[in-house]
Amino acid sequence: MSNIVAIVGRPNVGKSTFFNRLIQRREAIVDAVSGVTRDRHYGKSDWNGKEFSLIDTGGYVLGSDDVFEAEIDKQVELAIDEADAIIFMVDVENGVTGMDEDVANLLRKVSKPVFLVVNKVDNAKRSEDAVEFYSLGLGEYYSVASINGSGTGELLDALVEALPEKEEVVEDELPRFAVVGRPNAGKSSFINALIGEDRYIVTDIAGTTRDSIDTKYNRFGFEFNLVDTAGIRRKSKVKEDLEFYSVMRSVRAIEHADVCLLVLDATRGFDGQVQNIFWLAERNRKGIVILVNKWDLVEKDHKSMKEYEKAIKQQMEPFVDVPIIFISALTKQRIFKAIETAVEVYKNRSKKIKTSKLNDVLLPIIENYPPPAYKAKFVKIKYIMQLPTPQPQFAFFCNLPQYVKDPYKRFLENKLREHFDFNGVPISVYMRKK
Ligand SMILES: Nc1nc2c(ncn2[C@@H]2O[C@H](COP(=O)(O)OP(=O)(O)OP(=O)(O)O)[C@@H](O)[C@H]2O)c(=O)[nH]1
Ligand SMILES: Nc1nc2c(ncn2[C@@H]2O[C@H](COP(=O)(O)OP(=O)(O)OP(=O)(O)O)[C@@H](O)[C@H]2O)c(=O)[nH]1
Repeated sequence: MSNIVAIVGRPNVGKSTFFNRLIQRREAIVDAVSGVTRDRHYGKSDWNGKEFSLIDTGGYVLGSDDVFEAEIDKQVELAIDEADAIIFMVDVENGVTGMDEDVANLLRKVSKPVFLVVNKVDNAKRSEDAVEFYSLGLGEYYSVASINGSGTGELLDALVEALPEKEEVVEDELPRFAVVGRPNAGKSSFINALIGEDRYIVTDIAGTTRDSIDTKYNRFGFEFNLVDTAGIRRKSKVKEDLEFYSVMRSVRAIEHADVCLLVLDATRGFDGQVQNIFWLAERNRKGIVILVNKWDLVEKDHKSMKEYEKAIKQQMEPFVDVPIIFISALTKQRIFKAIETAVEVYKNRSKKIKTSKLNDVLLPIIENYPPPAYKAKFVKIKYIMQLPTPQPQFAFFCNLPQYVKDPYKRFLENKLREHFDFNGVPISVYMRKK
């Protein structure tokens, strides 16, 4: 489980430029298989061997041209509550603005590490201008130019140094299931239905789930830990259905889980916010089960389920090999099935396939349908191995790994899925030099 670093600041100071610089290299690797980049405001980065999650809060402010101060204040307050460290970005081109001062006022009281970062310091003159940011009362600042990366090394040294050590949580061997989804999707109702006691307060007001992480359950003959979307000390001020908020709380739970039970409200569908959480889980290489909740509210005939499923899968491309279960937390319909499926996905995710078996199955397929020649060179895949990682990763050893492009990797992934059950599990395919 890694630390969460939030970038806050008013629009146009260069938050996304900075964000992209930090996650670029890594994302390129992570997304090599799926070939897609999704949520551009959440990513992982590492520095000096320390990994952290980076969130560009600006990306979650709507209509960022004329952002309302109140909106930014809310983002900052949430960042203060949820992040482990905060990067407060300002812009030397514009100098200190009123909005900067407001944000600084909020941040001065914070006990978590706060880094004041003056961006767009591209030349010596600007370097001198930057001193005016001392007036924000946040002490020392870091001068950077996100556009070319200058100054970021020094900042990152200090940042990772200040991040709290996350001791790896004691892993009993039990599967960890996280129940995630938008506010009001029915997460608490689902958990209540599951455990059959009112440990959780369920109300109509969004965001009322109480704190709880890793609670052990033994239900339906399975033992598992439920990871709830914890860290929620919701302030009464922040009542709105903020996407940033649900992303924040999802990040924690997802990183802490093996399998994510993504609960969505059938009457609202697989909308943008649900998709962001979905890709969050996929990018973290977690197992996923989609629970279409409140199915009792949907008028249906014999094809409804199939049609609904098809509509969701269109949004999940190319990662469509994911179970979708239609449930009602209210009537308890199929809630057992939901847990049973999560257990299956957990097993799929921890599955190890013997090298001999992999090669017996895949080499003949590759023989029949080899990677396309590239620059008149032929790629020869010699053998395949599953790597000893917690989630499925496969190395294909060959003479010219750099010549194998994404479409062919996707083909290999599909063949893996066809022959070995990886339902609900993101898998990684790497080409390696033999
Ligand atoms: N000169 C200079 N310009 C920069 C630098 N970093 C970013 N910019 C420019 O500043 C502008 C705003 O950058 P963004 O990264 O979009 O800013 P943002 O804070 O993410 O803005 P929102 O998405 O509106 O919140 C762009 O035109 C960038 O090219 C820098 O180091 N130097
Ligand atoms: N009809 C129907 N209503 C449901 C179902 N599941 C939940 N609800 C209702 O939906 C509302 C929200 O449910 P919660 O369980 O509080 O949702 P949540 O996802 O935990 O919400 P947050 O705490 O905001 O994250 C409540 O009024 C529930 O009674 C269902 O299966 N059918």
